[in-house]
Amino acid sequence: MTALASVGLAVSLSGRSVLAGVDAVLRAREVTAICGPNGAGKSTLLAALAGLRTPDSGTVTLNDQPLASLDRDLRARTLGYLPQAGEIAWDIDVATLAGLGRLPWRASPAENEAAVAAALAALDLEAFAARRVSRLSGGERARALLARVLAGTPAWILADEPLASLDLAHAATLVAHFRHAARSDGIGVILVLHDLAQAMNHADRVLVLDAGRIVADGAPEVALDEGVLKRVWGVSARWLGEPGARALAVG
Ligand SMILES: Nc1ncnc2c1ncn2[C@@H]1O[C@H](COP(=O)(O)OP(=O)(O)OP(=O)(O)O)[C@@H](O)[C@H]1O
Repeated sequence: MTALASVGLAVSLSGRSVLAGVDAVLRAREVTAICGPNGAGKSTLLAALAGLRTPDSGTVTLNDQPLASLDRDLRARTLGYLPQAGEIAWDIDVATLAGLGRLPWRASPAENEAAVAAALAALDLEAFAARRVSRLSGGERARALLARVLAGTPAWILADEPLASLDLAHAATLVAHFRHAARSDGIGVILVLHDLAQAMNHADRVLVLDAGRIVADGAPEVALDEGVLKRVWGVSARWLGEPGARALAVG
């Protein structure tokens, strides 16, 4: 089994405990959603799983190997990370931005072009390939940043709120892409999601974080049941509709 795992992961930021003893085994071929209230530690956990946050204690392993012991290029090829705040330092065009995802591969120009083209197609960005990023809308820029991740053809996709600024159609296309990547290509997909209905309908598994700890972990219908919504988010809410097409009625 291909697995990305954290064991006893503890992270403090500016002297405050943000994650405390997080044990989680994330599996390839699944879409795992990480959910929880603001400040619960979701982004910190995702960054730690991507090897970008050094824990105070505990380890993150990829197929039982500590991430810290892996070659940097191998790690960059394997773990594709999309941060929450999509800053782009240079005013480059979309194809060049996506091409940055190819750097760890040191592959031929033809291979790089094919991977970039596939990423742009997956995100409906072909028409924007030559457009500079300063001339994109917020949602187009978010898709361009994700194209950089997909162009790297990672074995794991770790994306922090990838649907946040997308319109309905692009969000649905992207969710379908993630599900296909998991099912057909064996990729491990880990998404931080605030939209609990997206998590409920499209994730195979949901981890709920609250105050730096995992408080629910399982199939969406279990991990996001109404008792958890009440305890963790403090809201009275009901799931409507059928599994796979649930909507949340709050109040
Ligand atoms: N650089 C920092 N220094 C100190 N505390 C920080 C720092 N960055 C984040 N935190 C705190 O760590 C906690 C977890 O932050 P994190 O960004 O992981 O939460 P989150 O669950 O992703 O939140 P959100 O849903 O608001 O994006 C929060 O309480 C936050 O205030």
